[in-house]
Amino acid sequence: MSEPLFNKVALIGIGLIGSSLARVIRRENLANTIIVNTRREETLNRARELNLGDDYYSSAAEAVRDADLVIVCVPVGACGQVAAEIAPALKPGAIVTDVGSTKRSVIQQMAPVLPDTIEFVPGHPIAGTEHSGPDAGFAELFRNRWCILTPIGRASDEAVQKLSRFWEACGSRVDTMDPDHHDKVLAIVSHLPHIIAYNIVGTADDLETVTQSEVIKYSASGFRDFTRLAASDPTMWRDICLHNKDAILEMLARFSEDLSALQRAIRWGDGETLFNLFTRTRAIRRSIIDAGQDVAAPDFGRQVVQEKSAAPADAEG
Ligand SMILES: NC(=O)C1=CN([C@@H]2O[C@H](COP(=O)(O)OP(=O)(O)OC[C@H]3O[C@@H](n4cnc5c(N)ncnc54)[C@H](O)[C@@H]3O)[C@@H](O)[C@H]2O)C=CC1
Ligand SMILES: O=C(O)C(=O)Cc1ccc(O)cc1
Repeated sequence: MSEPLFNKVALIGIGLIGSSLARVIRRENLANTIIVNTRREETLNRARELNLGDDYYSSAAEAVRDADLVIVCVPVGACGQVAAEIAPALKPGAIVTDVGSTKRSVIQQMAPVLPDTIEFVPGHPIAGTEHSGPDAGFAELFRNRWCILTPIGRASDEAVQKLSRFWEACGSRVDTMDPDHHDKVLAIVSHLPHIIAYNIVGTADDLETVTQSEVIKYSASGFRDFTRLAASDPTMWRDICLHNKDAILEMLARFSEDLSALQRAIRWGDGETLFNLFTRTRAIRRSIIDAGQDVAAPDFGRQVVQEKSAAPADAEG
């Protein structure tokens, strides 16, 4: 077996993403030692029960001591506080990265606090589910998914390359991107769909004519897909909304305009406009499937991964 990429990896936050990383790091032998940190004793104990790491600390500063790679896996609103806590304890030359769903705000919170000796490379795995906490993670989460790195010119090329190799070893494809561009792209492909889901499920819940039981009873199709997204972690999504405010508001404005046009087409019986739009959007769905990107639903994703890993070409040895 080849040498691990890192000697000591510290995971700050051990929810869905942190615990998925712990599992894949262990499975792929990417580090000699995995350090787990989270604030709450209860979560730390659960991580211990699940045997996610080698050592466990409730202090983030203690957790990062001597670590070569520190991965911050907390809600984006907590990244600045974590950076301030770990800054004095970091080993010079260590790579510090994060997994936050927004990038400009995480950079603004973390970069000024981290010492110049630190290789700071912000990141975002485009892989997740509506579940949270240490029990929710699984080692295959990142397989065949993109991980976007948004280096800001203060890390060496070697550090960026090493982190890319790490994500590739977790099963991901890696892209680098400007942080503001990242925030705009993610606003439309991830943040808006979640906001729309929260809104439609909230509207259905508020409708006096649709009783709770009818919402549940008849939620077999489209509405059900929205309820999955709308079950996502409230703290995480509150933070995303507050920390990618400008890009989300810009996309929401575009969305509202387009929705008004759709509303007008329905009101005036403009079937041609409706048909043309629905034809265009159907082609997008098909191109996503053709590109092999249709693994968003977690259980379906796991099933695909299992089927694939049973195939000889994907065997891990
Ligand atoms: N859930 C998802 O589908 C995805 C999430 N992300 C990003 O990954 C990060 C983590 O998300 P999840 O693992 O899903 O969340 P989670 O809720 O499952 O876990 C969050 C972890 O952070 C800890 N934590 C919370 N507040 C903290 C604070 N103030 N200080 C220190 N620790 C704190 C919690 O105890 C927990 O261990 C977030 O920034 C999120 O935007 C990125 C890709 C996908
Ligand atoms: O569960 C889903 O469908 C997701 O879209 C998961 C997700 C949530 C947040 C991210 O930043 C990336 C992926």
